Amino acid sequence: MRRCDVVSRGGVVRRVLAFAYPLRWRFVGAGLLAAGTEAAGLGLMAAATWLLATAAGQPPLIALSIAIVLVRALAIGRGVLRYVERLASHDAVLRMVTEVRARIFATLVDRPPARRADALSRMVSDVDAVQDLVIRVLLPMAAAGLVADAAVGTALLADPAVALVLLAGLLVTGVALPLLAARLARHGAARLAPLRAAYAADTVDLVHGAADLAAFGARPGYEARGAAHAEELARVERALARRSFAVDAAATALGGVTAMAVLVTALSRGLPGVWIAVLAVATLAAGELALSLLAAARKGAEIQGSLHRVAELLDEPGDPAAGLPIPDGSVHLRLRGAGVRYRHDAAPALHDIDLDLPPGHRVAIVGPSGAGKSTLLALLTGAIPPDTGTATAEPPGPAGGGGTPITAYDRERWPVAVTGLLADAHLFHASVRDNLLLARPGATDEELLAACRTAGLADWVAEHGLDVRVGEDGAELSGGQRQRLALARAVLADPHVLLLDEPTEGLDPAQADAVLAAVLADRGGRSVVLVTHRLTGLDAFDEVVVLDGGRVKERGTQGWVRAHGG
Ligand SMILES: Nc1ncnc2c1ncn2[C@@H]1O[C@H](COP(=O)(O)OP(=O)(O)OP(=O)(O)O)[C@@H](O)[C@H]1O
Repeated sequence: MRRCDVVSRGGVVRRVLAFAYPLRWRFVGAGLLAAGTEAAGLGLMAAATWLLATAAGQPPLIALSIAIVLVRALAIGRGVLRYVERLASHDAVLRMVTEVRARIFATLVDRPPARRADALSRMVSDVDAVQDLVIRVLLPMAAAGLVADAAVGTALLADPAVALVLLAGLLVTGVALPLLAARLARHGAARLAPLRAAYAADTVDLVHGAADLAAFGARPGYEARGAAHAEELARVERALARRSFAVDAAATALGGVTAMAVLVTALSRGLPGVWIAVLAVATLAAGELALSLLAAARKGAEIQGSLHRVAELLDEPGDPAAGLPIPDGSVHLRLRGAGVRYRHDAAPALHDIDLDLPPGHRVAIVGPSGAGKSTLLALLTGAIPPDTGTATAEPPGPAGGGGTPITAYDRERWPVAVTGLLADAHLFHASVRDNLLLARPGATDEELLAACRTAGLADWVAEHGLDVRVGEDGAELSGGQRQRLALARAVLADPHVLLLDEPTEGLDPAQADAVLAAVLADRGGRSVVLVTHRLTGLDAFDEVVVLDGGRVKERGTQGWVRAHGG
């Protein structure tokens, strides 16, 4: 299991780093600059120590002058190198992340809307992990590795035994402790994630539900729950911070122990005094460098989850083609044994649904809340492909072969064939005109007003005009006006098959009957699929399908409606 984890972690990093390949020379340059910066720091310590140790012995002036110039050059050079390295590495990584974002965005656009929201909301923060992977994990590791190699190599020139001691110390502080830090960070992230999620949910409920909590006097209880979660979160964070400070302290102490061991070994090997001092101080500096690996290891563990999600999105197949052209005039829709399951651990939202919708057919879908009515419409819009069975569309005529899946058609143009007023229709923070033109960009004012008339919004528009703004999601309209405007937009779209999900919700029964009658009259002989809770006004429908628990419980014709009190 653990082995699998490691393999898949490596796979994830490789998948993400595929985007770095075209920029590899920029990354190599940034890595060398980072290593140069660290090497300059180490060299500065070594040169300054040499200077201090030899100055008292009055060495030749030329040697002192060279050492002084070297110290100055390394001190200034380290700052300049750091600056250029930051520019180079950020430039390369931002180019890479731009490519990753573009690819993920394209994947999300191709996803069915119902399965897109969660991925979209995480896209921004998760993709930042790609940036961290390069800047805060891989580059520091590469730089530390190069400099540690150089330090051990230099020590080897002085004495193999000293080099061995230095290598052993660096392996503990630069490899073993970072692995331990990463393990603790992974464990910490697993403990913190659910606590943070609970705390975030509390905060969202308190902010978005403030009015309802106040109305029902439930605010103190919610605040107490939020405070309890915050306290638990802080307690766990404190415990984890204590452990990570202990690892930092151990790394610092081990850096000192390594320097001491180098000193003792160098003394016992009879190296010249100056070199002993230089090696000991350089070992201390190398130990500090190893500390940066602890931070890199922790960051690497922290971003694992995000990288997995990014890699998952990158692995989704892209849209291979634009899709088939939409049939002219009308379409014949068919569901055969169609089933939808949103989550593998939940019951299917729809199960084994058959529906035949030849041109001109009118079907009403009724059923209790959660029966699967909106999901059925989502199959017809192509927003969701069926998990079992088929959802097909063809030009009118006998069914040919297995039929063409709805999702095979040009998605951008599919609303010409099938669209309508869907659940939770959004109104844009724009004018009535702009909201309507979304459905048919070239529509004239007469056509806009006709659609408003059909939806029962004509009087309001006559009073306020088409250019009045509706506010965020129609906040400046009443519930009924919002519903009518969304309905007018659906009517204006005038697709081959009009879908109406609870189109008269929020209207009183008399108004609801009148609006539905007007919409059906406007449709003439073209298809309508209506989702409704009410059995009244269904005389004009060819078929009524009763859904319950995702299955067809009953189905009938107009006579069925009358027999059931419609
Ligand atoms: N995006 C989703 N993710 C997970 N489950 C979902 C999602 N959308 C719907 N469901 C589940 O699928 C089932 C059918 O939902 P659907 O919205 O189709 O019912 P409905 O009949 O339209 O209900 P209502 O009349 O309340 O709008 C429900 O159990 C619901 O919880």
